[in-house]
Amino acid sequence: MSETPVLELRGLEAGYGSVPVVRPLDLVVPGGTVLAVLGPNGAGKTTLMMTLAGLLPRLRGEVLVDGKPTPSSRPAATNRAGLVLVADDRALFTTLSVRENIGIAARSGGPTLDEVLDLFPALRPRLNVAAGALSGGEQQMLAMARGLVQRPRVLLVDEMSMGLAPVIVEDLLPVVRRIADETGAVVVLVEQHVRLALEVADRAVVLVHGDVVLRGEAAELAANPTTLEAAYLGATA
Ligand SMILES: Nc1ncnc2c1ncn2[C@@H]1O[C@H](COP(=O)(O)OP(=O)(O)OP(=O)(O)O)[C@@H](O)[C@H]1O
Repeated sequence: MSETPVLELRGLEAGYGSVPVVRPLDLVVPGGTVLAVLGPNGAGKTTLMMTLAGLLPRLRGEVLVDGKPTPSSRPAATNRAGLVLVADDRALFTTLSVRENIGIAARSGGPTLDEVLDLFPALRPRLNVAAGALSGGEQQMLAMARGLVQRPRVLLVDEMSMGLAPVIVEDLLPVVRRIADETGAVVVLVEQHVRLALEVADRAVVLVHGDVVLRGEAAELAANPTTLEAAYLGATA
């Protein structure tokens, strides 16, 4: 008997009002997987993440976590069901300290502050600094730390590299890998740095105009840049 997937999408359609932006999407993702969601601007990646987080209503379809259906457009209940969003704007309490930002999000049974700081050691000497005074890279670490203490089964990381130098992204992405490996959660990673994302991901889907035009093993996609490029340009696989 196969193991229950941690994340399953069945015919998920996402969009605004009655206008579909992401067309029916089916995915079965086992625990410990980093899934990269790639695609050009306007492909629907953020719309998909917001819908998975319950911040946008689903137009159609189901999202299951550990085999259990999750609610549509109820962000708090969706979060409790294990779908935790690290938004691209990082959504930090800028006047509160690093410690307070993490403390507010912490959930019983989740990792301790110390355990989270092991993943983001650069935050240790910054615990009493206001989030608004951190560098962009530190703010992203804090956003992810805050996601982690919510005990995600599925961590949705939307464009963590937004506004960051590639060298910082190179430091952060291996942490995403460790999160999946060490917690057994699924990490869904929306990322513009395609090559870097494929280095840490197990699998990837390429969305163009709301359709999956390519999906497969990350290593295979990385080894076939021409196919990947053609997919970005809208060629259907
Ligand atoms: N609030 C909204 N109302 C209506 N349409 C929207 C809204 N927000 C986004 N869209 C449309 O949905 C489509 C997908 O946008 P989305 O932001 O999900 O793409 P994306 O792949 O995340 O792109 P980017 O990399 O630019 O963020 C675009 O055509 C966009 O114009």
